[in-house]
Amino acid sequence: MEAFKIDGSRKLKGEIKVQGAKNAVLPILAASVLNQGITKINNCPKILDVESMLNILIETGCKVEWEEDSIIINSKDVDQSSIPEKFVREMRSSIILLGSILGIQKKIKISFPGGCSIGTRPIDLHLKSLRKMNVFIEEKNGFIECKTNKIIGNKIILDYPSVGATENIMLAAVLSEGETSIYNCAKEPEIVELQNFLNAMGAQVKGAGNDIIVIKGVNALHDVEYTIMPDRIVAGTYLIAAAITKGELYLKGTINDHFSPITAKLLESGCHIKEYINSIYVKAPEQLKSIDHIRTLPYPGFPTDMQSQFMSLLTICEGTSIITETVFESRFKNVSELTKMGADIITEDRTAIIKGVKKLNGAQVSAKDLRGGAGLILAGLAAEGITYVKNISHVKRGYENIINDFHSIGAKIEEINLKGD
Ligand SMILES: CC(=O)N[C@H]1[C@@H](OP(=O)(O)OP(=O)(O)OC[C@H]2O[C@@H](n3ccc(=O)[nH]c3=O)[C@H](O)[C@@H]2O)O[C@H](CO)[C@@H](O)[C@@H]1O
Ligand SMILES: C=C(OP(=O)(O)O)C(=O)O
Repeated sequence: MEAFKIDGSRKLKGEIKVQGAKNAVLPILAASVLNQGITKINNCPKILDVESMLNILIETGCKVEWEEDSIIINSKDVDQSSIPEKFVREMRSSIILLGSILGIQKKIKISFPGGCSIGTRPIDLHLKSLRKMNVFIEEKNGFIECKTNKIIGNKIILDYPSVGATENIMLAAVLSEGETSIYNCAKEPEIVELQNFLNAMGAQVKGAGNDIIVIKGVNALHDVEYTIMPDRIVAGTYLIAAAITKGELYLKGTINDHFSPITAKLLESGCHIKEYINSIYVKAPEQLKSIDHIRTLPYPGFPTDMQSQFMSLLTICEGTSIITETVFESRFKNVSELTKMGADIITEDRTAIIKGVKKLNGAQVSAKDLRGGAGLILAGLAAEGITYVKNISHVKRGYENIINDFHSIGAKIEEINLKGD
């Protein structure tokens, strides 16, 4: 089994450039079918989820080509509307194809993405919204079949500001008849990025980043070239790598406003932070302080995708910290693993109480999901002795170069084949 071996307890120091954002590029790749032409996407991270999305695009009839860190997609010949189940199982966010494939093919057959380790992740809000846009949907035998003679714009009020539902509605509305307004939409930077991308190929979308998004349907879109923004969650993960090892790090190519809840919590823990335009510097104190309460929320609240990484950090902060996970109901899977490393954590429903310990010890632990895996790597970097993190394919879904990046700032980390598992 592939695993990361980490020889921990080394102060990390240096600089890293942040990769392109996974959660921005995935909906943009899905959207690339809408122009039925050429899309060039720059700063595209080479991660497993991108690979899976490209495999799906190829199945639908796209031609796809890498040119260094750019990806060129030719969607002139897209003619398939049935998405193979194995790809949908590989990557939950393949559900974002609902809106874009419907937009050009007027139909799609796709399997339910299935529950995953962070929660059940239903898609009721996606389906309810598309039904309001004149899409007929049948759910049978684990598959969703959608059909429409034309997508018609409507007023949609989301019960919860779901990122994926907001994206699917935007994608379905771009080539629709009339106007769609999404109330209580998600406000994440990735939604703004999707709006910018769609407008760059001729769409008429406004309001992203605020409470209401309005999309005016257009007849056709054109070729486009677009550069993906930096990944705010990778940036946050790397800042914690510096903090947890009592090191210092200069991160380049960041948009600091995108992760201000993260810097706010690092400041609370006693880190010294200096923000520049498109870069940020963090230096950790010798003893980190506990953080009163982290409560995950939709943007601009504290991101759930940073919860596991902070949990690792809090295990060695002096005092007691509390985390409440409000977004996903099952995102505390790291607790048992961190406990193996000497952490003192108890959970009650959606709240974790973390009592800081003097140090973590290396152990054999297992990643249960993407950010959980990142959290365990961080714990391994801080721990005394050797940590083996198993199931690292989760981590490769979202981190392009985590081994080389941590290596370059002084970590002793390598990928190995762990025998006996
Ligand atoms: C590829 C991508 O961008 N993934 C991100 C996206 O996931 P994703 O788009 O799946 O997250 P959502 O915002 O949709 O989900 C948030 C909450 O709403 C619930 N829900 C969602 C849709 C629905 O129809 N019904 C429903 O009940 C979910 O179960 C969850 O509890 O936003 C999450 C929340 O910031 C992030 O953690 C993920 O990294
Ligand atoms: C939960 C995540 O991603 P996904 O929605 O692709 O599972 C994540 O990026 O942390």
